[in-house]
Amino acid sequence: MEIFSPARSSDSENYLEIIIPNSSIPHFFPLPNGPTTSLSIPIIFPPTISETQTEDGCSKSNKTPRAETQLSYSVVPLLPPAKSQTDNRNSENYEIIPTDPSISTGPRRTIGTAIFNHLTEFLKLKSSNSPKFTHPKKNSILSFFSAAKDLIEIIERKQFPLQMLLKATNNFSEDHKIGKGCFGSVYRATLDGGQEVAIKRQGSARAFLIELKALFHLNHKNVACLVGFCEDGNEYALVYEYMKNGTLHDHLHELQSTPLMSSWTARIKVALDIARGIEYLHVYAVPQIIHRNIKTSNILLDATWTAKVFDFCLSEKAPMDFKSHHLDCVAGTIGYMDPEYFSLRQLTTKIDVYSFGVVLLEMLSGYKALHKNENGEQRLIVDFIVPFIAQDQIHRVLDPRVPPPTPVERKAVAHVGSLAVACVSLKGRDRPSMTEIVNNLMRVWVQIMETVNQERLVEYLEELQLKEDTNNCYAAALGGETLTQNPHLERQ
Ligand SMILES: Nc1ncnc2c1ncn2[C@@H]1O[C@H](COP(=O)(O)OP(=O)(O)OP(=O)(O)O)[C@@H](O)[C@H]1O
Repeated sequence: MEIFSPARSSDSENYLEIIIPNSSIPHFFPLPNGPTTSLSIPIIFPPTISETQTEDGCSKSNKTPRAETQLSYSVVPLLPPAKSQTDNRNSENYEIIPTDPSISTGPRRTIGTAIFNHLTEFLKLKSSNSPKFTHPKKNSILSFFSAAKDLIEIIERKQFPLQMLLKATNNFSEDHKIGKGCFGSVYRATLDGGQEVAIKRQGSARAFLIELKALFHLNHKNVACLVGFCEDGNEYALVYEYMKNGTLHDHLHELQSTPLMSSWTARIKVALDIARGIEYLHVYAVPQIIHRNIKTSNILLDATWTAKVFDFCLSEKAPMDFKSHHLDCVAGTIGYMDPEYFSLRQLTTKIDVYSFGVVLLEMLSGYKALHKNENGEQRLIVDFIVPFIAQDQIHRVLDPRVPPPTPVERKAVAHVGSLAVACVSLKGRDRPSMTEIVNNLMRVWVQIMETVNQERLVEYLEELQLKEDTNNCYAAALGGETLTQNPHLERQ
């Protein structure tokens, strides 16, 4: 028996065509002419979130399931309506439960189902974006289930028992506590295998699910890595790699002296790391992610001072059609929030570009995004710093804690200043994309490194796996000369 998919029926998405030799058909069936018979059978797929979601993200009844399912499904609100602005999420605010009352739907099933649906959607999107990936439906139903099985195994491997986290944190004791955010506290712990982790104990099931779903498929050196998660009754926790050097906010505003923050070169390298993390979310992640809460306290620094974007509780999947996607409410942090997004409520990647611009201004000037002026009045960094940069006066607002820039750093800092100003343009369309930002910062950084340590420059470019871009980037930075043409940059 051969199985072909998709079928050549009119609704080919939902049917699998099976070609059967007539010799194997029982005699009591009326036999058609020819050596084989073609049968189209409906494929049973679990309903996906997108099928149950309307354009505005609200839950509505399912479109007819793709094919006949053994269970009938209904959509019910997962959580009560949000109270606060930042907590008010209108999307994915539901779970899919079987209407058959004999089937239990505990919280574990809820998370499992939601992740399963999300990952199914991820597979679909990946298939549409990547030429190498063949969608299971286009291949065979078996490969669909084998991919789903792999995903379930990943979910199971990453799911930690509560007992293990309680043991590692001494019952979430104060001694282990290292921080507190809007949705819960963070604890430092060492797991049995010796791995150091930060455990974020989430107070909100919804924030937990949003962050878990966003992080599950992300994998980039400038995005915090999710080690695992725990969901047990009312206990929700996310387990991250522990970042030894804390947050960028601490280094800019809390710590007295820090090696990283006392050099312009180091600051530019951190800026490049952050930009690359956000670019990954916007351009390479599938589905695309809009972080919506980029700020210095959401940037972590690991033991090698590599910066990583974290805290995805406000993140959103980028809509297919930005123009028609209006949010009921906006979320973010004052001082970093894009004013256009605040007024138009449109979800676009330029929201993160604006916030990143504020982070750049903070790194250049050392002022907080929202701070008090000499008269004790609240002032936005954008209102204060941008006019200086616009008038070529950046030297008047550079962070005095950093030694004066060297000649090459001076050019670099001026360039980063102009980039920051472009990022915080009032209109999103006037702001650069994250890829343009990365390319600019890369050029700036290459120019600095070129004067510092050519060996390290080559290593860094290779590390970033930009080999194929390296020549172009280097050529752009040096005005035409490519890496291979430059004998100083040939590897020994
Ligand atoms: N992986 C980690 N490694 C080291 N420290 C961490 C890690 N994750 C979080 N922290 C610490 O815990 C603090 C709280 O983090 P959390 O994400 O809960 O809140 P936040 O981002 O500071 O605030 P908000 O929720 O308002 O955005 C951080 O500021 C940081 O100091």
